[in-house]
Amino acid sequence: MTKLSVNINKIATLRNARGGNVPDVVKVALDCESFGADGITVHPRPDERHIRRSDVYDLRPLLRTEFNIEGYPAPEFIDLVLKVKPHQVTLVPDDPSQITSNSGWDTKANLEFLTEVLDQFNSAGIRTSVFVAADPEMVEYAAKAGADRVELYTEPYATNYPKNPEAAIAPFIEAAKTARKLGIGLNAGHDLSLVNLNYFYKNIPWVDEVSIGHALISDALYLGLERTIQEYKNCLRS
Ligand SMILES: CC(=O)[C@@H](O)[C@H](O)COP(=O)(O)O
Ligand SMILES: NCC(=O)COP(=O)(O)O
Repeated sequence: MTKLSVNINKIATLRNARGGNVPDVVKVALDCESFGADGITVHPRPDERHIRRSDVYDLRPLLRTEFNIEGYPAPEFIDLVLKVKPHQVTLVPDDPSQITSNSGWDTKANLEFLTEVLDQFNSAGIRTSVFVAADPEMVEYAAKAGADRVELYTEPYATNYPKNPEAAIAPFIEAAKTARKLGIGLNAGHDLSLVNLNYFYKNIPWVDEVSIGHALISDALYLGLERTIQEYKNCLRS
């Protein structure tokens, strides 16, 4: 079964716009779980523009599903993850000034750095995932560095899907096959939506987890959170 992890960054963006606690990030996370989410993803950025470090601590003891923390492994991030001990940490090569994640790791060039960082998380019993482009070589070097999983950066798939679905999915199938051959797990995320998710799933049904935030929270404005989560879950069935 492919798991749906709901990324709640955008709930925190809305909350932070007024400085109070509306909407309540923890309550929304718990409601997502009640509505069928298999996990919750957060991406605490250094400027705390959406998820704050305090949100990560607040969420940990209350979540009943899988908690996935994404981010660039700066010392403060490593410290936070080792203290909170989520089920999974996803390493993303983000510069603090980026609006959003826009590339995967060059796992070959960063092999030594990633190996050291992953070793700390692996030793703490936290499942590790490395954010990579749909490139078999990047998947291979993520496995060499000691990652339990890779997360394929799906923005190029989402952008190209409306023009030519077959061409858009082709490199993702190759990268996903490489992960399967190497015996590591497979996640995917970024710009997945109700438009493109089912086609992704049908072509790569062995994907372990998709993490989805921006489109899902936007759809919830029209459909409501419960129905939206159900519709995304329906996309993960053949
Ligand atoms: C790692 C990734 O793909 C991102 O989608 C991310 O978690 C979203 O971050 P923002 O919500 O800050 O755009
Ligand atoms: N890892 C991707 C993620 O958590 C959500 O990305 P998006 O759906 O907000 O683009």
